[in-house]
Amino acid sequence: MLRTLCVRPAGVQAVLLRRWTHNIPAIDQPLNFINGERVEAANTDKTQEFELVEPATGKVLRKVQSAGKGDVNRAVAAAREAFDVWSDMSGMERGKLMTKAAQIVKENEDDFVKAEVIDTGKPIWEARYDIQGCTETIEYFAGVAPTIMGTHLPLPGGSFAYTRREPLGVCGGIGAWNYPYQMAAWKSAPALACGNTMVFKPSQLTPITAVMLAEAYVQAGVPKGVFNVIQGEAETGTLLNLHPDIAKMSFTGSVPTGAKIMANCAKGIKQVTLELGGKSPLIIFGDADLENAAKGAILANFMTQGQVCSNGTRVFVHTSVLPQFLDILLEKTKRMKIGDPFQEDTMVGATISKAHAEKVLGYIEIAKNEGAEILYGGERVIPDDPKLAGGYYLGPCILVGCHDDMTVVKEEVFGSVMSVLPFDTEEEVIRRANNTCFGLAGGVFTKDLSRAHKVVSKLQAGSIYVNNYNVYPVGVPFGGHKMSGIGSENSLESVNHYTQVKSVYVEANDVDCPY
Ligand SMILES: NC(=O)C1=CN([C@@H]2O[C@H](COP(=O)(O)OP(=O)(O)OC[C@H]3O[C@@H](n4cnc5c(N)ncnc54)[C@H](O)[C@@H]3O)[C@@H](O)[C@H]2O)C=CC1
Repeated sequence: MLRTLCVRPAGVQAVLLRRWTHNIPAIDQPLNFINGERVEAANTDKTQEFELVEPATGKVLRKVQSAGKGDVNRAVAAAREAFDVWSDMSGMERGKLMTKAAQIVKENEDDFVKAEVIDTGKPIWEARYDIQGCTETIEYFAGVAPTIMGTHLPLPGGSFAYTRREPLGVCGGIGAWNYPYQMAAWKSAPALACGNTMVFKPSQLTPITAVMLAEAYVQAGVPKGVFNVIQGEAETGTLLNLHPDIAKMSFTGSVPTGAKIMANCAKGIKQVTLELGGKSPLIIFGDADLENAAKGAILANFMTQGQVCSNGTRVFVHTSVLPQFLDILLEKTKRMKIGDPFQEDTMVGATISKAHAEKVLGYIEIAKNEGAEILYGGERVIPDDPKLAGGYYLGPCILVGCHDDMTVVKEEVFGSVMSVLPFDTEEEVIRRANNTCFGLAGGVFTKDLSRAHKVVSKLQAGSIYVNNYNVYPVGVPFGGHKMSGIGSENSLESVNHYTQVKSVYVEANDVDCPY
């Protein structure tokens, strides 16, 4: 018996016990969540349908009806109506309900984890780590909610001014497919803590856990309509983006889509947070602890099948330690078990889709043609278990003999492909590291901390790791510089992105006016 969340259509919320025939929690129910309940999209246009495919097996799990104009309108209207109630509550009241929602997620953690594995194909221990860490984000913002306040400014003669930090209204959220629960949590938690309501569209490739989170909020007592989920592809996202009652968009995805979202927001002068792609540098100096540096390089390249925006895919290694570093790296990478994401010892699960796997393999082919040498991996692996034969498993790929002009070194691959690039001097490596339009993340491995901080100050990116990589503790802002985005998430900074300031002048004397 697996426990799962389900909001009964009658509006009575309860944790139901249910036996899942295929061990798939909450998948066979409607996947739009509007005004406190799961609903089918009313859009009957068959061209709007998309298939939900399990990456691990390549099996079509079900068809999902995209939200059309009427569905988007209904979701935004529900969020608009809920806004008055939700924004009128104190931060303390909102925070208590959010804490309860986080508790409900924890009580049902197994279901969330399994759903995330089914959706993404990532190893189960990674999915567990994601669910736990991002539920902490909800708890964090639940604690932040009562602290959101304005300021008081004394003025001459007893007059004064004060500021109010007010919510924006209905916020739109759109997510990518690599961290589906994270996107729903990182966007909804600060939005709701600040008193906004939200309509969220997960990626069409990973629709499940955002709906489960929506159920947890309602079950905790968060009013219906505060957090809604709509399903669909670009068309649904555009409808949400252009809706006149949407006050702000928070988007995670590729640079080209981010540019479209921003252009659409400009039409309505809407605020925007953009978490976009990257091509980040990881610099390993000659004095680095090479064991740690190799672990860092793996964390920076091979988690979630390499489909991580902040990945440090350009690994710059000082020429003095290149052979030793590659030996350690190779030995560790060879030990990574590829296969069933539901096995606890699996280190490499399935790539999100056939199309994406082919794109990644295409980049490796181009790299070979441009003169790179494959030190390890870079091919499709078909696991022994016949049920996994339809999944797309790729061996983590280490490329050597790379140079900065190669396509694979310049473009975001978003797959397990690490390019190793030798360097000689600090000045040279900083210049080469910054030679990109992206600026999401970067890393430095060295025992010389004064050098580390000097290099950190010169690197053009939003998140830099010293002697580690790809860790995201809640409270530390995460966001990109340059074309990697605008604004940041997962920290107090988000409060500024989800509120607006109102200044109030209060006169204590007669009006001083010549008229
Ligand atoms: N900076 C960050 O925090 C992160 C950035 N990413 C980036 O996301 C990309 C991979 O994710 P994908 O899902 O392939 O990106 P994508 O840009 O293709 O799609 C992202 C989302 O936007 C929606 N969408 C597509 N076209 C749209 C349009 N015209 N209007 C509105 N919505 C639209 C999609 O349905 C999906 O939900 C990579 O570039 C990666 O670096 C991914 C995760 C985190």
